[in-house]
Amino acid sequence: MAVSIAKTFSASTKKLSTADRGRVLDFLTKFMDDPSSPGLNFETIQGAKDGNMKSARITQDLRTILHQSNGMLTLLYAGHHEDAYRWAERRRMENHPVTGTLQIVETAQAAQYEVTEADLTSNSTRIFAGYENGYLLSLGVPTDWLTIIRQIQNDDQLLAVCQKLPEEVAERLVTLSTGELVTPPPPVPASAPVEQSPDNLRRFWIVQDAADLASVLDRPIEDWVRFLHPSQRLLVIQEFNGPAKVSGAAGTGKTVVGMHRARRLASQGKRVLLTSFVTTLCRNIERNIHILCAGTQNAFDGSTESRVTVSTVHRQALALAKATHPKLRPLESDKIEALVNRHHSHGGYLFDSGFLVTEWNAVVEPQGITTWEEYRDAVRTGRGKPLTIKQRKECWKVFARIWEDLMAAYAYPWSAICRIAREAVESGNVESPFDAVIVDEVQDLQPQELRFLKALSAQNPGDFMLLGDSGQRIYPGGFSLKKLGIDVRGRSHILRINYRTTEQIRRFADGLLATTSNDFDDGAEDRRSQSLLNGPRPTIREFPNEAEQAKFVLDQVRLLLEQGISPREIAVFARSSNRLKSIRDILTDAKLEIAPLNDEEDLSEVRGINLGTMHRAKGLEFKVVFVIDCNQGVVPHAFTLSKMRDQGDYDAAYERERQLLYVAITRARDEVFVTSVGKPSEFLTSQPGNTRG
Ligand SMILES: Nc1ncnc2c1ncn2[C@@H]1O[C@H](COP(=O)(O)OP(=O)(O)OP(=O)(O)O)[C@@H](O)[C@H]1O
Repeated sequence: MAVSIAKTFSASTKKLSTADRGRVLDFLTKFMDDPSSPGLNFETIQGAKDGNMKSARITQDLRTILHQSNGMLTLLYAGHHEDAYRWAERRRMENHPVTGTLQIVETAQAAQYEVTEADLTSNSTRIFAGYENGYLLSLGVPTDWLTIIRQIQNDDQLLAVCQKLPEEVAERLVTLSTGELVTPPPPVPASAPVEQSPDNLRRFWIVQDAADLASVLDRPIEDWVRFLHPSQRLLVIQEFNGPAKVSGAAGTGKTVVGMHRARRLASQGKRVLLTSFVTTLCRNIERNIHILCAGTQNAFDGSTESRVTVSTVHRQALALAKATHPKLRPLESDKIEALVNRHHSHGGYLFDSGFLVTEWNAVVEPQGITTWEEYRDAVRTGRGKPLTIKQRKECWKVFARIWEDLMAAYAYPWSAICRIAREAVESGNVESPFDAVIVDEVQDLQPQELRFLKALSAQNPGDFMLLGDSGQRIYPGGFSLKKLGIDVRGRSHILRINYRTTEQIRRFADGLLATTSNDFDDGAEDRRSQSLLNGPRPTIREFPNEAEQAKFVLDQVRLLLEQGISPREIAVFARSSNRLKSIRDILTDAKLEIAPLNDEEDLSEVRGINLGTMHRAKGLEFKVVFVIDCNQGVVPHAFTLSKMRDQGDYDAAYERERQLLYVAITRARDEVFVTSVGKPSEFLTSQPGNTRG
């Protein structure tokens, strides 16, 4: 008999204690040995609406709920006796009469309270009143939910009802509610194998054999490992005939797509580089790749995992550049200011040294410019003040001397290292160690870094994938893929479902940004997304002084710990590390363990409450996040902005500050607290995006 595990089962086991989870897993092992063993004792559930719903006894108190039909056994739920029976009584598993997909449906009656009597009699507009029942059914709405859905009047009701509906139906209704027309999915015959429908594959995981199940027993099943949204799955399996781009707001599963695609390509025997700018993110990805690839083999020589290299762009570039320039070493980033000051007297007298430092950092360094001709012709997009040729010549007098110093010391900026590495690969002096390159957080890369990565994947342009969100750009720079010769036309995809944060946090965070963002090609794209997760609204608090803010954080942390939330699931972020001092002190005095976020730390080893700057937040996630000191003068950071010498630089830096706050807030899965001492940040008081998103 075929066996499948439903996503609801994996969710239910996460709520059990470790000991009970162990008992469930023991049961599963026996079950897998012989699913039809009479010793397992399946019982019909009295009062269940679905006659095929059965329970199996694990211990005196623990039960598993299964569904048995058409030669298939599906594990649906595991829990304590009462919970398990109540869960089963309210649900049925059936093929939808129109779409044919296999749905686990909560009976509409059980959730009727979501739309109250007062709502039913109110005169305000009902979101789905204008749609025919036939159309709603073709979207997969379960028949007994039609009446309730037609009554929904606002987003909060919709979100509450969506918690009860099959995911694909919830997503279609939410999209429909924004005014977009949703095309019904092609129906699948009820007799078709379960895996034939993409909607089934996000709910059910077909266990192939005992070994397959053993891999689940060894470690907890993370949903992202097994259940992909169809749009994610497509990006994982699709064969592209050139570079592909995947964008999407925070938490829409871009990194998950990158990891699954890396595994797939590696299992075909390809050598894959999965890369990003940020060291902490690479460490996280490396750990997750280990989980994802466990036990899987590639087509050639053993483990899939061994074919995936997770590493920062700079690390790879340095290794390859050293092959042709063995003495080369990276230049410390703070050295340029001193070099500009040293050579300022030789030219550039038309400008102050601050302007020249910014010109180097925004134009010369990112574009990898090393000659006068390149600087003369350089595009200076985003710089406010246009320069004449004469003015450029003056600047170049300083830059040329800086280059002489750097070359003499073999100290190269990262852009130059990337350029040398690329030239080594392009000239054939060094062979690319990779067949496929997948780039996460692409928004923070510079042109030379991207050109290097493109060269690495030049043999297989279809295996070059870029994932990112320009709304999360927090480092200076910017690029146009087209101008770098990376043509993603016809291969650009936007992910829309947020899997990380609750809808309440998503709305609040998206309110900080505009609803469109740069598409990495000098155009704009719609970055709206939607979460189907429900939770408390973000807490925004203003305090008269730091001590009261710190006391508030301590009180909240204590409450969270009492609720059983692990300290490592909590993070406190501030604009700069000195702003964290009061929190560090108060938590330490209260004998709570803290863990500073830094590049060296392996987050899986962390036991304490995470403390870090907003920049460190990038790519991470926590159950609860505090963003403190979100005051005027701090966010946006007045000191950083004061260093900007022209309007273009100032505007870009201002937007990065806004995006930094967005990044910090969107690290929260369930709850976020944003606090300020004195007047709150202007980003909190004036939100350009609409809250609906
Ligand atoms: N198909 C899925 N099913 C369940 N969970 C998912 C799925 N896809 C992603 N997630 C979860 O959603 C969260 C966000 O995913 P991910 O980190 O890939 O998003 P992202 O778009 O890269 O986010 P960011 O841009 O903020 O870094 C993670 O906890 C991930 O495990």
